[in-house]
Amino acid sequence: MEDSKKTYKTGMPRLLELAATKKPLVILSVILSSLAAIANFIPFIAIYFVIREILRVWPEFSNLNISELMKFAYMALGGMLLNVFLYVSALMCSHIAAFGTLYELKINFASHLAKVPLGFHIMIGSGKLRKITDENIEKIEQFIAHQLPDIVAAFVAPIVMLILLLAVDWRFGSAAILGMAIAFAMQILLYGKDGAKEMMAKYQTSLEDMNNASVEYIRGISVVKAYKQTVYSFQSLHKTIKEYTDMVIPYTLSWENPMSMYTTLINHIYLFLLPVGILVGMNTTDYRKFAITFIFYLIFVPSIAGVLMKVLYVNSDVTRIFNGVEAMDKILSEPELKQPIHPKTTESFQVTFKNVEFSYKKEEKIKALDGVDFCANQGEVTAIVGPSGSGKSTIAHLTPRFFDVDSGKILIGEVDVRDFTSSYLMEKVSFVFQDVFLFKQSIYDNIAMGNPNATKADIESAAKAAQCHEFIEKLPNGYQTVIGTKGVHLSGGEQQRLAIARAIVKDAPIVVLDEATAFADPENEHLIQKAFEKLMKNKTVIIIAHRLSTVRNANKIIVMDQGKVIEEGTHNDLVAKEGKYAAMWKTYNTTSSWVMNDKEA
Ligand SMILES: Nc1ncnc2c1ncn2[C@@H]1O[C@H](COP(=O)(O)OP(=O)(O)OP(=O)(O)O)[C@@H](O)[C@H]1O
Repeated sequence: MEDSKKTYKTGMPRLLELAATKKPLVILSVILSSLAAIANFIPFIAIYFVIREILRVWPEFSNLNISELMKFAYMALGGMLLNVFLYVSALMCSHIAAFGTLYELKINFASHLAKVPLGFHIMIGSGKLRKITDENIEKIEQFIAHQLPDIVAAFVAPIVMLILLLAVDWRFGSAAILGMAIAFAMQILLYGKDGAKEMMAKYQTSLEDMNNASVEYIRGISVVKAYKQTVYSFQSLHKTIKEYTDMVIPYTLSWENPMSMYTTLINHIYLFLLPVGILVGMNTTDYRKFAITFIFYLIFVPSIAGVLMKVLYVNSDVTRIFNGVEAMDKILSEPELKQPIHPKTTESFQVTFKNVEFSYKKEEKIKALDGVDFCANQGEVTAIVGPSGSGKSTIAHLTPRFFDVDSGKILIGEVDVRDFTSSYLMEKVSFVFQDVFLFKQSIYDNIAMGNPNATKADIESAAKAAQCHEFIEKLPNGYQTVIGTKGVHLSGGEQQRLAIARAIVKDAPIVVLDEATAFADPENEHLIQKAFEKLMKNKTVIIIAHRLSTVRNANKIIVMDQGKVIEEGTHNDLVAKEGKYAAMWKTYNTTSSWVMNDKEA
């Protein structure tokens, strides 16, 4: 049984843990990349030999040993080619490792998402989840494929450089190392400066807010225009852009001076060589040897800039990846739905709420359901009505255990829903919600999803019962038409009827319908009602609807208000009672006759 939240390492240890999923390939890639970093210095060694050869014969250049020079030229070329070959091989290994890790991560993520309570998806929203899966997990792929080999190279290169610098002439080497040490110290100060990490996190958040606002603005543009909300909507987009600008300009400016000092310093490390060069030159007797080493250092030392810049960029890339991993781990540490140790089954299917209390935000203690008691009998339709926010949808969410109750219990037959395995519970409950989700697959597959063992005849008969058969037959490829392909557009009512067909095929003993007819036009509503009749036959049906006409014939009506059941009975009982329901019914009749009169007029 899974209860407490899982915890994960943070920062680099967590990234390395993720990279270790494909350890041998990652290690190979790191080794190859380190060798590539070493090979990168071969041309410099060749240059050293060339300078030595030239100065050896100086000023009699006719004595130059051309074949020796050519050897060094080949050495330089060979070093370059070896560097490219090793680096490309390192990247190949790291990419294969990265894709493998990415695959496993996505599978783990998806399987975890399937195990967390379904309510978690409602709370977090599909947009945010998609962003985390698409963007943050991709960042990890980037890290393993690119940054990891680069990080290693970025640290191996300065080490090789140090050795080379000290090996040729320790005096010039020490001068260059002093420059490098100052640059390194500056880098540590830059990244460690007060609030640098927080600023980076703030920068990411404000960038995300701006992106979300622009996506929302573009997605909602039709509504915005139809309701003449252009200025207002643009204002909220403008606000996030302004917030981003207000944060990013001072942030960038705060980096301006230290960054310029850092880049100036690493591009001018050779300046540290000059005083040492003068001192050494003044005290030398072997000018030829002095010239060879000094010229070599003057050529070699500027390449330090490239190596140190790489270290800096690797640092900032990695900080960005940490944030992505954190967002992913936050979801991975979400507790999975508790599964019973001794699962039970049931033969009877009435649904009973016993003193159920539930709140979405536990810390705020606002109760969505506050001591709810009712029973939805088997073979009957129980309708839940009530004003907006009274807790109707929450009842629909708790029945199939999208969330667990805070106190009280929900029974199916005599068994607490928490004592069923999730798969058993899913088998026994069908739900048709207002926002129907259809997959980009054939109509046939979309209906068959309700029951993988359904035959072609089952699918067709469900489609007929759900009043879908006729419109499906008219589609270009009938049942094999893929939803979402060019020219295939289904109306809201048609989509709802397909969802009902899916539920009919599933043939679960309990059916939860949440406002399924809210968007339907009269003709569609009639068809949907007919579809419902087939779906609801001999089932325990809990129907949540605003339209009182659709619940009038229900066997029992539960009236909700502020998370409590305030009335219960048949339509006639409740009208006679002259309570809240009677008032709602009266209002409903007035508005519908008002609509009729209006139409007649
Ligand atoms: N995802 C959520 N996060 C936080 N609070 C929520 C969430 N969903 C609903 N609530 C709150 O729980 C209470 C009951 O909401 P619920 O959606 O069950 O009411 P409803 O009667 O179905 O309303 P409507 O008819 O408008 O759909 C409300 O106060 C609502 O604000």
